[in-house]
Amino acid sequence: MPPRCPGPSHLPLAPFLYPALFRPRYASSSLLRTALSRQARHSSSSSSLNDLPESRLNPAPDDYAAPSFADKAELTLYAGRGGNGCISFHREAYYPDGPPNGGDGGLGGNVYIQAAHGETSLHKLARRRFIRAGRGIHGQGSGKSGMRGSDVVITVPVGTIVQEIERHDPAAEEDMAIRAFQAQKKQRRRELLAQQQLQAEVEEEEEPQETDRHSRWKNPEDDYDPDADDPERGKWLLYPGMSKTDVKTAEFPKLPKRTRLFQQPPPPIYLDLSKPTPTPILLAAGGIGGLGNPHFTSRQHPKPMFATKGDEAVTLKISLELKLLADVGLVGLPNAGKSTLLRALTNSRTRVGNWAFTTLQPNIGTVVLDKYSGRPSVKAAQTTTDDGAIGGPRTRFTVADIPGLVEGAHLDRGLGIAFLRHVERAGLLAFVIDLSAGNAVKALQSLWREVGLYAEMRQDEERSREIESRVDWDLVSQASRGPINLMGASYGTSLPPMQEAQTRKAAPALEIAGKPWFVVATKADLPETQENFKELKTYLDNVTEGREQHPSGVEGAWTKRCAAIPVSAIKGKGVDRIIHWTVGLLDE
Ligand SMILES: Nc1nc2c(ncn2[C@@H]2O[C@H](COP(=O)(O)OP(=O)(O)OP(=O)(O)O)[C@@H](O)[C@H]2O)c(=O)[nH]1
Ligand SMILES: [Mg+2]
Repeated sequence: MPPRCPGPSHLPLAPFLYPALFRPRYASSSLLRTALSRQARHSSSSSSLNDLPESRLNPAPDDYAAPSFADKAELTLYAGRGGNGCISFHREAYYPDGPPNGGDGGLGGNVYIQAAHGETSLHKLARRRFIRAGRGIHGQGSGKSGMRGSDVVITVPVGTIVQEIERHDPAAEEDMAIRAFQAQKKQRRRELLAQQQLQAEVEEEEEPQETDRHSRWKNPEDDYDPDADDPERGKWLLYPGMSKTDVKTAEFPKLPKRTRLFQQPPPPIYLDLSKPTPTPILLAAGGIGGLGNPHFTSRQHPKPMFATKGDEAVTLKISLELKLLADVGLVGLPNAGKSTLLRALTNSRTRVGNWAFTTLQPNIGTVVLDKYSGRPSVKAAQTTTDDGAIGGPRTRFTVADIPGLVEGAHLDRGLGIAFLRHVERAGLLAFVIDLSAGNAVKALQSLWREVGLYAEMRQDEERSREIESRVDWDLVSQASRGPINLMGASYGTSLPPMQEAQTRKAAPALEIAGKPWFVVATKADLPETQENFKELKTYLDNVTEGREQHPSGVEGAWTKRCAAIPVSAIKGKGVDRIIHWTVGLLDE
């Protein structure tokens, strides 16, 4: 669907922004005013660029909401352990010796993760550091089973990448120990049998001799009870009233095989939550509850004095990294007026100041497209939800304001590289260019150069990560088959991780250069900016028509409708056109 805003060739020079262009007779007086205002600007100690009255769009440097933003967090997740089974017997008047009636232990709580719209930062999680699910309640007498531990759902912003750092799974370790012990036991039994056979053969051959006095001594190994250090014994819970010898000699039935209701995802967990997840994704599964004593009633054990313990639960250390998923990413040099533009577009209260690097952390604002909020009512096309269903018309879009880029930002100069990844995922890019700060075309080209170089660098990084994930570091473990993508598993639509990486490799640096973009030529209220804007507009028309290369120099990059929209963010003028243009591009 074509944007509702006229194309770049039709974008008129706004008369409200360029009075001088439309009324040339005032040119000289406007020049005079510029000189005066510049003088005033340099002489004044105020951070404001102008002599305009203070307002929401021209705030004092200290008028801002303290940003609380974090794009990284490390969390330790504790799933809940299972409750123990109960050992109890029915007691009633005139019925002294009732049957066993201990309840089962409850299942431990799970820890899930869910990506949801509306969340924009990881700062709350970064502060929490530990997340615990509830433990299963122990079983009780009279057949009362314990309650399930409460689950915890971690809600993260869409665009979060989850990576496992470390895990401790006592239940899995115990299972392994039991299996190893049983294999050892089998081997020992086989050896003993072979030894006995050999001894019998030797005794048959040799004549019976008078038994040696020492041979009557007991071999100390005969006393060795192999079952004493059976790890399975640790799984049993005994009646507290039993004596020590009873405990030592207690014989247990075979442990019943139990399958987990919630399977712990195999390591290493790697999730790219680039879509909202309709259902939470399991990260750490709670332990299974123990069984009460009625489960073990048999002919040998009519009154079982034992029950099983609940399973210990998984502890998982994960790292979260957020790549903001705003619809529009504002890219510009420092002090270009990005934050002022965000204030003009949204209700955001980001910091504005007349110096470079006022913004130190990304800010996200939401543009609400309804007529009740004072915003323009833009008739947007029907949106499709993430599962492909047709949703209602677009009611909002988000804008990300990131710290300014300087030359060499991709090499981590300035504040650049840490924030460029937020642009990487924006649906479209808006290049904010200060018309009063030198040649706009050159500024646009240098911004695109930085973004392009960053894209190339990311691509190399991705490739080396993919190669690394092909190496099977742990040849013993079946599970270590490189990062698993649970999103793929739950949706069944995305490709397997390896194939996905290959398709990503097939698309070259177009990942960013292929995005739709436009230029916001800001500070157009300042005089002497008309020529600069005209030059920029001619350049962009040439790019659209193919006479000029895409400013990043990437072949096949998006050049469908390169537009420059003149605005004065500080006066809130021309801002509605950005909203219309953006909605048009987003709905395409
Ligand atoms: N005259 C005029 N001044 C503007 C306009 N937009 C922003 N400014 C001024 O330009 C200065 C810088 O604005 P910011 O919004 O902080 O710029 P920024 O791009 O966010 O800067 P960094 O966060 O440092 O990258 C402030 O003094 C604003 O008042 C505009 O449209 N017209
Ligand atoms: Mg800023």
